[in-house]
Amino acid sequence: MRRLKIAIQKSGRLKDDSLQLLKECGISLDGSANSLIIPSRNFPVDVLYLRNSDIPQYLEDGVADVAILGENTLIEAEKNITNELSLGFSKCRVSIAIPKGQTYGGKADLNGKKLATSYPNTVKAFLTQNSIDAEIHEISGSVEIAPNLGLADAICDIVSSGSTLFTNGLKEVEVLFSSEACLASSPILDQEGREILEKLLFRIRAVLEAKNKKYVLLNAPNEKIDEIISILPGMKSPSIIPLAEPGWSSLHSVIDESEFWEIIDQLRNAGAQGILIVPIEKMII
Ligand SMILES: Nc1ncnc2c1ncn2[C@@H]1O[C@H](COP(=O)(O)OP(=O)(O)OP(=O)(O)O)[C@@H](O)[C@H]1O
Ligand SMILES: O=P(O)(O)OC[C@H]1O[C@H](OP(=O)(O)OP(=O)(O)O)[C@H](O)[C@@H]1O
Ligand SMILES: [Mg+2]
Repeated sequence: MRRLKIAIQKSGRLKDDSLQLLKECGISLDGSANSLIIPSRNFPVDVLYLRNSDIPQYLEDGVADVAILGENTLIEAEKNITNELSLGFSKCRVSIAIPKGQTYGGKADLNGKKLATSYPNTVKAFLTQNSIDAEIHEISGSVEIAPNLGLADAICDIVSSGSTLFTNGLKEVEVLFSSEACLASSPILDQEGREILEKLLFRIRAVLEAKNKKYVLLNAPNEKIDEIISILPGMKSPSIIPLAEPGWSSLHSVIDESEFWEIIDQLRNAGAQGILIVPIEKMII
């Protein structure tokens, strides 16, 4: 029987969230922590532990059928690999930074400069697109230290909180693109593999859909129900259940968590009481 080979990062920033996502999809993995390939016993997938930067090549060759990796790694690889679904974790941006004390008047200021990066293809594409004539100095890590060592005038690397830039006296001047972890598929995935992938995507979507949603339950006097429904933007068609106490009802619905915090005071002013916010584990829409 066909099994789907799914590559995830062996160690690093993506590993824990990737394993957690598979777990939330109900995919159980057994096997020793040192194995490089782990079969699932309840879903037709085998997990391969690989270096993040090696994953695009394995996808292209069909050694892995699908993979969880950063979109930035996919873009840098410049291969015919499909991004099937963004996964919402490992959010960052790929940016150019220069020493804090220098002025920056725009992209043209990068002409004649030396840029240190671990993403040479990404930088080359950016330079060509903007007709900038600059030199690329490829290094595999600790890129932010390069200007201080006199190795480069600017850098291009991943930025998240910005604290690595700050610590190294750099400032972000251009954001090339934003990135997050994604599920990508091999260009030579066969029909049987695609069918398993579709089942996996169905599960992942249900997990992601539930992440920012909450189930809300509240009590209100019957005459306030219309007003409360108009305050809750996501509450299109709530369930309304009469309470034992005459003239009162309980409202149940699903809302975005962010929406809820913005309108909590309005809800209470409108007469909502006993408000409960409950996490949702999976959501099929
Ligand atoms: N500071 C960060 N905040 C959020 N996401 C990040 C951050 N740094 C890296 N990432 C994302 O996580 C991915 C993996 O980064 P990590 O540093 O763990 O591995 P790597 O050095 O790129 O790869 P390898 O597994 O080949 O050693 C990156 O490609 C990027 O998508
Ligand atoms: O904006 P920040 O929140 O500071 O994050 C950005 C830093 O995180 C990543 O490095 P990582 O810690 O993965 O180290 P690495 O260079 O060894 O991969 C990236 O290469 C930056 O250096
Ligand atoms: Mg890193």
